[in-house]
Amino acid sequence: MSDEAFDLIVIGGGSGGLASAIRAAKHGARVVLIEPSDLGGLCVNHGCVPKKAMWYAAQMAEAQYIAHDYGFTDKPGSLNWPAFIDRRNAYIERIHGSYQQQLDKVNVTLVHETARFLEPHRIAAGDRVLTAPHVVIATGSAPNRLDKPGFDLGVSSDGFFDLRECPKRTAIVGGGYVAVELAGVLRALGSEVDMYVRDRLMGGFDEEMAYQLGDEMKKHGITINYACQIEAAHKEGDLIRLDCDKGLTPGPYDILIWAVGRHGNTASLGLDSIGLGTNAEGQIEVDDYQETGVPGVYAVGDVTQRLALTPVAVNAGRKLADRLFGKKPGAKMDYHNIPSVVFSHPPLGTIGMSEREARDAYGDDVHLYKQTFVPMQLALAHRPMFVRFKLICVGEDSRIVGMQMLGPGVDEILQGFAVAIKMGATKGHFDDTMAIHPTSAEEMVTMGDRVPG
Ligand SMILES: Cc1cc2nc3c(=O)[nH]c(=O)nc-3n(C[C@H](O)[C@H](O)[C@H](O)COP(=O)(O)OP(=O)(O)OC[C@H]3O[C@@H](n4cnc5c(N)ncnc54)[C@H](O)[C@@H]3O)c2cc1C
Ligand SMILES: NC(=O)c1ccc[n+]([C@@H]2O[C@H](COP(=O)([O-])OP(=O)(O)OC[C@H]3O[C@@H](n4cnc5c(N)ncnc54)[C@H](O)[C@@H]3O)[C@@H](O)[C@H]2O)c1
Repeated sequence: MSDEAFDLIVIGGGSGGLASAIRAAKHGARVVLIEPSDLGGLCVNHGCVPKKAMWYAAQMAEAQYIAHDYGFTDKPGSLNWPAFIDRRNAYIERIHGSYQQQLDKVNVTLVHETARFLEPHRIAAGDRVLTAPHVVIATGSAPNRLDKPGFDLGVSSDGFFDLRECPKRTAIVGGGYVAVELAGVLRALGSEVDMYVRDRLMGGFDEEMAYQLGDEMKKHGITINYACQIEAAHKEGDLIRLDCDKGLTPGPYDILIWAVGRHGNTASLGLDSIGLGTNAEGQIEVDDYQETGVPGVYAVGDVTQRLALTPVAVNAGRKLADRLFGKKPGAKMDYHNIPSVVFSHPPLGTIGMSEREARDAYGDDVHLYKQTFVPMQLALAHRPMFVRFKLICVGEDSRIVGMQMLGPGVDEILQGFAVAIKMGATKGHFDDTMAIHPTSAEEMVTMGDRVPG
């Protein structure tokens, strides 16, 4: 069969690949997208979307208890898990349909195969051979495996999303985004949750906020075992028992979830054949313009060494398409001040630097503002869950270099403040902004004096 020529080949139909393909096609490029599985990749199928659906369900479960405290007479009930999973999956099906329509609208050719490099600009996809002067690798990431006896008795987050009922007892290994988010959801929906954390929760995040998140999670009934390494897992009837490095054998558990990070998904690509290497995490190293070491071959999203977040993959993909086909030769993703929310219970939001990063960069020039309060909605219910805000500022004019927030509602509050911080906001700008009363967010613009020290 003869080679088929395009202007752009995109490998992977997840967040980054779809964004690159659709934007390039809108600029008039002839684009082929290669994706063997469902459109939408990790975010839509096994990441943000099903996770957020489960998080909403967990919020509903908690809201029932709050409503009860307010005087609503219905007793809190439990989730009809299989019915909700069907509803969640139907929603995801609709997203697949919407992506297919978007591709059709701009005439992107979709090939349902696994791609493999033959040459830098010549790709095999099933029995087809595709060529293009530009190739974008957007193959995402895969969950890490640990070399531990009984590892396969556990599941990754993918396995969590396949559950058809709420497990009675859950063990989660890891202390990052996935571990913390799944722990909160499972606990709120009725599982007993034990976490096994090698060092601390949310490494890389502001240490004080991460510590306070741990406190709130414990209040929620989650057991967090710090400095604890799981060495092995064993079958005990239908259940799972663990061996940990402290000589303990915790369990038995209905489910064991490994949430120990992810690595670049490059194994199937045949990168050797084009002389493109990866780092120790299997990720392709790119420069600010998403260029790999091979001319005309680019990479975006989780397969690179950059932040593994959906909006990052999307923005990098669009900027690259604008640069290659949209007459914007300088277009590139700005990797500074990227906001992020951990959908924990309660959620944790961050933008800019942690206190440690700021002190390392600016030394004694750093000063802090903090606020801690019980939000009115929960005060009325006698449920003392705190909201905590922390502003990290530098210099005479108190330029804000970091904003950290923990508590109910911060997942929605952070986005607007992220705009201000991206624009270079100072504490003075916050002080000059009228509060919206009564809200939790108003506490961000009514913070008092600097924290001493
Ligand atoms: C549980 C979980 C929850 C998350 N929640 C959030 C969140 O709330 N917010 C957020 O911003 N981020 C979240 N993330 C991260 C987010 O999902 C990723 O950053 C994002 O999906 C990365 O997009 P991508 O395009 O780089 O890769 P992916 O979406 O993983 O897409 C890669 C695609 O490439 C395909 N592929 C692989 N190999 C080949 C090949 N050889 N040929 C052709 N195709 C191939 C795969 O089938 C896949 O569809 C979450 C991640 C997880 C695990
Ligand atoms: N809300 C969101 O935006 C969201 C949600 C989920 C995931 N994500 C993205 O996906 C990425 C992957 O998430 P993740 O939670 O899989 O990774 P992560 O890097 O956030 O956390 C990995 C955790 O595993 C621990 N770990 C690593 N090796 C270990 C070992 N051998 N034994 C014990 N613990 C070990 C680490 O200490 C860390 O706590 C995140 O970094 C994030 O970028 C984002």
